[in-house]
Amino acid sequence: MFPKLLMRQLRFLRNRPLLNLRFLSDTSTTPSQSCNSTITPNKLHNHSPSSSLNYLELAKFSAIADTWWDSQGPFKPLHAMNPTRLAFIRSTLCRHFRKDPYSARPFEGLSFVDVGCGGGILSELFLSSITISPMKPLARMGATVTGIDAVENNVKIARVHADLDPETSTIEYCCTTAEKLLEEQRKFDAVIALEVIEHVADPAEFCKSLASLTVPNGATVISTINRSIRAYAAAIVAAEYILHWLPKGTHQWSSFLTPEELVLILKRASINVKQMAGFEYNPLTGRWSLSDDISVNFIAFGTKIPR
Ligand SMILES: C[S@@+](CC[C@H](N)C(=O)[O-])C[C@H]1O[C@@H](n2cnc3c(N)ncnc32)[C@H](O)[C@@H]1O
Ligand SMILES: [Mg+2]
Repeated sequence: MFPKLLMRQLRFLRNRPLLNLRFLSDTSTTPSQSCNSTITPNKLHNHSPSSSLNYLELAKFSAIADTWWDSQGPFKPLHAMNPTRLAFIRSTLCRHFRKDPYSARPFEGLSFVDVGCGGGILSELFLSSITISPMKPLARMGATVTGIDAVENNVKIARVHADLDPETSTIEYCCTTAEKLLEEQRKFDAVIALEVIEHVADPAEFCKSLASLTVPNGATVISTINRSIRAYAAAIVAAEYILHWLPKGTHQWSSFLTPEELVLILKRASINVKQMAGFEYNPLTGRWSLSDDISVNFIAFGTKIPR
């Protein structure tokens, strides 16, 4: 199985430039997608010029959209990572925006956009209750949250789920892209794109869009998977082919970025990466925790350089 799998990945690698930093031009001319307009599956096959859209990747997410809130389904790893990635976001953003991390609503007055929000499993956490300790009262984080995703089915699922609770029903969900939001001249205090960059057509262009959506001195948070041998073994061979956590073919090793590459393309997009952390899985507890080891899954926090 492994040699066949390796050959498939290598074939893909041969056909795709690892990271084309020279392709920075955005030829997007299509009208902007408002919250009411959608990028439908049919349109997924018409290559409307929008730099971040990788239509094959979007089709994969569209096919499993109704499983977003099944914590044992294909998005199990994201559900399991949620508390840990939220802890990183909460601590870095509280420090950056000088907010009290112990306050009930630390992000009151701030606007967040969750780019590639999927079914909203992270967006909802910015608004819904967070357990500070298992026995303690729960607090809303207070940010104004916009969740965007290029797959209409994801946004529909996110909307329906958020409407189940008045606390989360205030989230603005739109089927759109970062580039389209830019055309509407939207800006946010914090721009968050978790586990999305490895699924976009042009990572450097995507980072430019994220940076442009961020207010000067605002924050950008990105998580992804390192293009390392360890990541190949853990995130593809183990997660897809042995443990069946993710559908086979979810990830292409060649689409991963190393932390150095991510820092570089963010820097070119005017985002200074200030902090990075790795995610470590404990097979005994089934839990994820933050770690210094960024060789597989990692998350980066940066700030927009004011011009
Ligand atoms: C692995 S999921 C991550 C979902 C969510 N960020 C999370 O971590 O829970 C990647 C999501 O990005 C979306 N996506 C991929 N390319 C996109 C793009 N160019 N613009 C907006 N969304 C995109 C996919 O539809 C999918 O929902
Ligand atoms: Mg991914």
